[in-house]
Amino acid sequence: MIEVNQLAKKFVIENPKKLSEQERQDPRLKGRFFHSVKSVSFQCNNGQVLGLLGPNGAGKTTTLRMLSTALQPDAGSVVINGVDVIDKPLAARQKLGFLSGSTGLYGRLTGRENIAYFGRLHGMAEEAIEARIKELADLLDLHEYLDRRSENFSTGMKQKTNIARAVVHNPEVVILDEPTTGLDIMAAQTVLNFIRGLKKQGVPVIFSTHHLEEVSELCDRVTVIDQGETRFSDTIEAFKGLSDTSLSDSFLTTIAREA
Ligand SMILES: Nc1ncnc2c1ncn2[C@@H]1O[C@H](COP(=O)(O)OP(=O)(O)OP(=O)(O)O)[C@@H](O)[C@H]1O
Repeated sequence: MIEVNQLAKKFVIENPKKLSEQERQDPRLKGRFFHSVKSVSFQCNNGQVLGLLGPNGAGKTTTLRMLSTALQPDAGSVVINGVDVIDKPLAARQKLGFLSGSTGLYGRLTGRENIAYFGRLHGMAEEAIEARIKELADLLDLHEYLDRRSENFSTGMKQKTNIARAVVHNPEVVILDEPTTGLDIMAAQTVLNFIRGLKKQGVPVIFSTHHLEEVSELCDRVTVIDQGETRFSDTIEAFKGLSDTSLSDSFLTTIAREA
């Protein structure tokens, strides 16, 4: 289970000239600071999948980076199965698997070597790594490319290998930043099926996406953030109930709300 309470993060603007027109008009810009995340809260229990939605620039990636310990929040708390991520980042890192939008593979290494490297960083024994790679290759359909250098992988192969790398240590919670962005339909289905498998095992999964059909198919809970604030956080049924017409309409209803 993961509990996220009133997270906040601001960044110092080093070069105000580089801000886009939209960011200049954004009410989150205050003096030298841009308050990317002002107050984000949600909870995801074991066996649940939570979809994190929000317009571009809403603060989804910043939020997920705080959950994963990559960024230190200014305020708020993240607790994974009783472990406070901010107080105990090393213990928390063992418990979570994080796919970031920007992680790259080591191009000179094969898919297998990339995954194994992360298994070793997590202190796994070689036999356990080997067995886990076999299991992940079955689940993510990696076998054909596993022993090729990753520099020539397609976008889908890179992403699936990155996911394998993120979960090699059997984490208690899985966090995926836009896992299906840029993937073809087959690769996206493989990733969505993989998330379904985690749910069956009782592992909570949080993933950000702009694809509402994925949310409808997979998610038990939905959190919408806009301008760095939670605008909606409830069950998929409650989210669907916001509109008689479509999920897009439900989404638009939540972001039209005052924070
Ligand atoms: N290091 C940083 N310094 C300054 N501003 C930042 C920094 N990181 C993020 N921001 C700003 O914070 C806001 C939220 O960014 P974030 O990447 O979290 O949004 P997002 O919801 O993931 O967007 P998208 O859907 O486009 O990926 C954006 O306006 C972004 O420019």
